[in-house]
Amino acid sequence: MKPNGILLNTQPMAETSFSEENMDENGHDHILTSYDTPLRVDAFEMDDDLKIELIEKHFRHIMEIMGLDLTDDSLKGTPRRVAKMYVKEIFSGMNPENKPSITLFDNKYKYDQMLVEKDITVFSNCEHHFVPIHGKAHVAYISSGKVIGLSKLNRIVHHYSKRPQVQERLTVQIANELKEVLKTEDVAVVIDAQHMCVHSRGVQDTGSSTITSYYGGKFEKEATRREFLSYLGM
Ligand SMILES: Nc1nc2c(ncn2[C@@H]2O[C@H](COP(=O)(O)OP(=O)(O)OP(=O)(O)O)[C@@H](O)[C@H]2O)c(=O)[nH]1
Ligand SMILES: [Zn+2]
Repeated sequence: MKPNGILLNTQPMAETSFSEENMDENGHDHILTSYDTPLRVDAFEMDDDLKIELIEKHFRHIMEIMGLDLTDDSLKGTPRRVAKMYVKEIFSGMNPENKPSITLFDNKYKYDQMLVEKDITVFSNCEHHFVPIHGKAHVAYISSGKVIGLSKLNRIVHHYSKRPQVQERLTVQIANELKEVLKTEDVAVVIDAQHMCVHSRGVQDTGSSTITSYYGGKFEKEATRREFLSYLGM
């Protein structure tokens, strides 16, 4: 059923298995884990077209409040453009259906060293200000029997980046996904990124960047960690 108006007024799905412990003070269901983005379950009821319709409406309102002339031919399409960009592009990782399908192969070649995929481009958005985070992610794992198609490492990074994020959570989400898919604790993730909320507003420090890391299993050992970081020139 189409929610009437604003997302906050929708009800949680009837068939949801989430317990009352996961409800906030307004009775809204959340998926709460120690590392996951707290996503509202009731938003999964809406298809992309409805989300675009509602966001377009509300973004038009924001532009009107700002005093922008929505009859101008350059501005009149902006609410819909922004809505489509949110749902289909920069926040498409909110939709679990967009999670990449992963191709695994048997490690027939008995490759038992680390594999590093470095310099994966990160485009995300800060959940505090909704402005871009831009940087690089470097991921590594040691096979426990399966190897993953290389591009899927990039796709996992891209998927979790396409949410309103904080860098710490993004780092842990990528690591947890790798651990789950590859059935190993032996994963490492480093992200080095620039936050536009720090660069272009607020403190306006364009020289700083943020580094976060995750080291699991064998990467907790100093020598393994050092080897990984040496490939990154760190
Ligand atoms: N830990 C963490 N903080 C972040 C991230 N992205 C943005 N922030 C910070 O989130 C904080 C939000 O703080 P507030 O004081 O509520 O926001 P604000 O008044 O706009 O703060 P200023 O940015 O200092 O002007 C800021 O310090 C941001 O720099 C992130 O990925 N991780
Ligand atoms: Zn921010």
